[in-house]
Amino acid sequence: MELKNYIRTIEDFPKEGISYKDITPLLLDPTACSFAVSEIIKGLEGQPIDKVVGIESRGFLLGMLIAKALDVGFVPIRKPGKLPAKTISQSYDLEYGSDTIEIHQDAIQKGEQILLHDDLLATGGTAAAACRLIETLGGEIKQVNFIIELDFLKGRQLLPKDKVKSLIHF
Ligand SMILES: O=P(O)(O)OC[C@H]1O[C@H](OP(=O)(O)OP(=O)(O)O)[C@H](O)[C@@H]1O
Ligand SMILES: Nc1ncnc2[nH]cnc12
Repeated sequence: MELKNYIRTIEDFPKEGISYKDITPLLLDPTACSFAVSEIIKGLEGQPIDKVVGIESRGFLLGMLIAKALDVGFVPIRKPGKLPAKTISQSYDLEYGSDTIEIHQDAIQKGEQILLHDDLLATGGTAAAACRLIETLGGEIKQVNFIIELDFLKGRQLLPKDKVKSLIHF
């Protein structure tokens, strides 16, 4: 199955010069979603993954399906002020703008093996900030995976070496 066929490019969204990769055609197709999840978890069989962490908001979509497929819990990383219990925060730069993300302090225990998921890797700022949150809580990053990677932005340089996996490259 060619997953690239399920990604739509919208030019100049959300602002001029950004070539936006839209995953909604993928989400419309349950077979393609199942295929994407099976490709992401391929090679992880038998490896100790304790939790999947997904980044708001598009990282929640396949993130929860990946957690279900691995039969482990899912932890949301959210934008500021959305998580109700005690949180830790990390600020970062985006391809367009800047933002802060948060995680519940009690969501990850020391030594837990974590699979981090987001829909797209651009500059890497978001995923790198998420890795810092996970590591601050004592989690160990086992893999950082994405549906899409924008190779020309070299975001993987900010992420743990040899732990990045992306299904589609632009
Ligand atoms: O690699 P980076 O340059 O940090 O950019 C990638 C991030 O940008 C997008 O999220 P966005 O902030 O647009 O939020 P959304 O998922 O709620 O649409 C995308 O889903 C990633 O989380
Ligand atoms: N080009 C892009 N398309 C979709 N989401 C993004 N997040 C950051 N850059 C993006």
